[in-house]
Amino acid sequence: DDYRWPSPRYDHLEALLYEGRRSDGSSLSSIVHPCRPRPDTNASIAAEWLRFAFHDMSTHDVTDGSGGLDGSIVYELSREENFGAGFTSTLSDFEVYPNKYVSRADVIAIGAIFGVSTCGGPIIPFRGGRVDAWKAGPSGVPEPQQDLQTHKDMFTRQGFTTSEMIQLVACGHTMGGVRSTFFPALVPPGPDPLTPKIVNFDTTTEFDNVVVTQYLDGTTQNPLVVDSNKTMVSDLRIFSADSNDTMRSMSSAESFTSTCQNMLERMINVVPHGVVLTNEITLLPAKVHDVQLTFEREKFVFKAAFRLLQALNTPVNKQRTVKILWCDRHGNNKDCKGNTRTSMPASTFEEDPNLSPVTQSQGYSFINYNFVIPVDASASISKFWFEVDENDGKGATSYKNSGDGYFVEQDQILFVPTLSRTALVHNSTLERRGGGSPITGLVKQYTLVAAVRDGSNPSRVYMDVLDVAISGFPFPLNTTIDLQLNTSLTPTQGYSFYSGIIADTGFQLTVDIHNIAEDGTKYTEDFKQTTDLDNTPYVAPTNVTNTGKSPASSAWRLMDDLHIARLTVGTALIVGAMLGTLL
Ligand code: HEM
Repeated sequence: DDYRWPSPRYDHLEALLYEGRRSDGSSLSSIVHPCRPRPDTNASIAAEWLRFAFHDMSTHDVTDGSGGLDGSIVYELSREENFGAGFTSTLSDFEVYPNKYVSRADVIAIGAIFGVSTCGGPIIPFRGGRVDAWKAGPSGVPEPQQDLQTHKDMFTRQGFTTSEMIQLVACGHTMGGVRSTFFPALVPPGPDPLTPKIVNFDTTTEFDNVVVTQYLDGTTQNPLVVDSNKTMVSDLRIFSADSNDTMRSMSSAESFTSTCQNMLERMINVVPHGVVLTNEITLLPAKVHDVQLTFEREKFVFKAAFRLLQALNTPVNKQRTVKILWCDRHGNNKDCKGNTRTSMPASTFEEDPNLSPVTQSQGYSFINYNFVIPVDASASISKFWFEVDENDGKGATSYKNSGDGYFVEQDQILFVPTLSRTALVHNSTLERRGGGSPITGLVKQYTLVAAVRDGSNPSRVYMDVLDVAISGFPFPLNTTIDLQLNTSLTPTQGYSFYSGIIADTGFQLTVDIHNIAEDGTKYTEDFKQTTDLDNTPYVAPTNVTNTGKSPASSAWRLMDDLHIARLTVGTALIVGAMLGTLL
């Protein structure tokens, strides 16, 4: 087991998959989950998302390694092979989610996973690390009027055999249907031209084997099978390409589910050659997130959230106590030479069970313990860990990051969201990166503040600024801005304040803030979100107590020593049961 905090890419991919949202709260999963039609068009959102992933992938060429799930589809929507209102809606569903650690193509893959699982399909294992294209790629998505040989050749080019082609099409065409808008020959428009008619591939809206059984027993109304225009019946040609052998082999509910889980996993993992995907992103049973040492209302505070799993439909143990423990970074008590400091949560938050279809179908929800602790800036903090006691007589469990604890990397440069702010400003001089006319009208201007610890005497304080979530994805905002000493903010508790200004038209500006100290050491605050800033909800810090106890001498059973650090999709229930015994 190789997970250790902080693993920022893993942490943010894990959050989007299992919490369904960005770390600032915007929810991707709630658009599609629970399995539902789009309010204005009545189309299946899950089906639109699954089809979007297929079309992005299906330009892949196994021989030269080009194309695949790389997000290039957003530049290819004007092509006939990608026509459809479903695609423009999907594009705007996904627009705000990509960032430094979660690519647009990863969002597309997670969208397919959400769509399948929320409508009753299998959980498709997810790996991240897809790399985005910033321009259109070659065309080559199959269209219904093409003949069988053309389709076989296209799937061969993508890396799939004829039998796998049949499986993929059946797994895709179990949700959603054909619209009158772009296929009026297949689905005649209704009386109201503004409301497209949709004829579904089968009689259920769920992800199930009915598309196969209705095809085999001859009751199917799938337009791509039964249409009188024989040019357009591509599903009929494909499904019967091997005398129905493949269709028969996936007609039971179990075989349909396992075949589709396997084939759709392969589909979302088709990426351009050279792209290396991460290990599978599995659910972390105990997760630390939103860690920030900062100033709030002139107090030096350490904020951290600790997330535990909660089995669905079970109440959280009211007797449970959760504590954070930490060591000083500087001074006599450095590294807990004397006291270990400890504090209780400032707030507790139980998540909605509908948070993510993937987590919900694994039988879990989350509970978060949010800590806000006042820290003496001269002592600061070097590492922290947590202790959970169910108060059931079995003793407490400590969570120490598979080792000595969660280390606070540095305290030489700190983001100070609550002193930072945004304003809408008129700006006619902001050039479009990549050319084009200047952006006119209102843009969001961010004034971002960092605290620099006295003594590091920085030769340079600067931030790498990134926003890849820009409407239509014309270009990423990716630049570097120097921060200057801000004399209007009074130095306090051994820190001085620096600030820098950046204008942005995108949806998710994040910054990496650096302090290059006099001695050349580079200190970094990685991936800071800019959504709340001076509107960050204020939570008062809790009290600190000191315990003389040294962590090593306690009788705690170390969770990590038992090697139960992660749940995998397949073993979730078994490990869940083990956790149950343990806690
Ligand atoms: C030869 C291969 C394929 C052809 C010719 C084809 C063709 C089509 C057509 C014509 C539609 C109707 C679109 C609309 O009216 O909006 C459609 C919908 C759909 N396709 Fe395919 N398809 C193929 C393969 C696949 C594959 C492999 C998948 C996924 C694994 C897939 C997933 C979907 C889904 C989910 C829909 C419903 C979309 C919605 O309801 O908005 N298709 N397909």
